[in-house]
Amino acid sequence: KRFLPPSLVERAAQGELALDLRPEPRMITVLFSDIIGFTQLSNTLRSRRVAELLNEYLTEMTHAIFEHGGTIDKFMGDAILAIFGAPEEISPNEQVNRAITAARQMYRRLDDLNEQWIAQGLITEDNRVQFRCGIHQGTAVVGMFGGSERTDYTAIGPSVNIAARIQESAEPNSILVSAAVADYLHQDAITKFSPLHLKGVDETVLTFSIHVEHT
Ligand SMILES: C[C@]12CC[C@@H]3c4cc(O)c(O)cc4CC[C@H]3[C@@H]1CC[C@@H]2O
Ligand SMILES: [Ca+2]
Ligand SMILES: [Mg+2]
Ligand SMILES: [Mg+2]
Repeated sequence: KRFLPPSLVERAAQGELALDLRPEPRMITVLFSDIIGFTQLSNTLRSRRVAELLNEYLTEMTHAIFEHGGTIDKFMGDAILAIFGAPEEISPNEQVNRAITAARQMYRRLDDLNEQWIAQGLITEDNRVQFRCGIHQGTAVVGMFGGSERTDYTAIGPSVNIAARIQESAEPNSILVSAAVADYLHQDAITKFSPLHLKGVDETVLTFSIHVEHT
């Protein structure tokens, strides 16, 4: 169960809680992050070095998500789909707090990676790897899907697409959230962003940008 935070796996092993991974409708908070320009960066490096860079990045991002109790559904190249609120039951408010804190931590860790990669001469100061993150809260069917030969823990539903599409609309190095998420945040932590007409989403989505401290 490598998609679960080790802390949760430990608690289940201790019998502290039972993990029910059967698919069921859940209220979850979906975090979708992606790198801008990873493909361009890949074209400047030998393929082995690209793999090393991607692994360094995904390792750091995994730490940040697991530290805050997130479940990692999948990596899609440099894109990451994480879920807060399943399989562990977490209140919607706490899901948002954990997702935002994880996103901030991901951003800080990428800052450190950029410094490291600049020092190694892999990238220059003016072509740092940039981050975008979309966060949405909504219902989805979450659990183990597949059959006896192969299963995958994932979330099925429009909420996943909405989070990914919000990410696509985010400014570089920013965290963009839907109104459903912003409702749990202090007004001074967010700035209204433009209403979005997202591909595959009928209604207009109101979005808010999270203030991120820049280095
Ligand atoms: C989550 C998703 C796969 C990643 C797709 C994506 C990837 C990416 O790198 C982006 O920048 C944007 C998107 C938007 C649609 C996403 C798809 C909707 C259902 C499917 O499971
Ligand atoms: Ca998965
Ligand atoms: Mg993308
Ligand atoms: Mg990408």
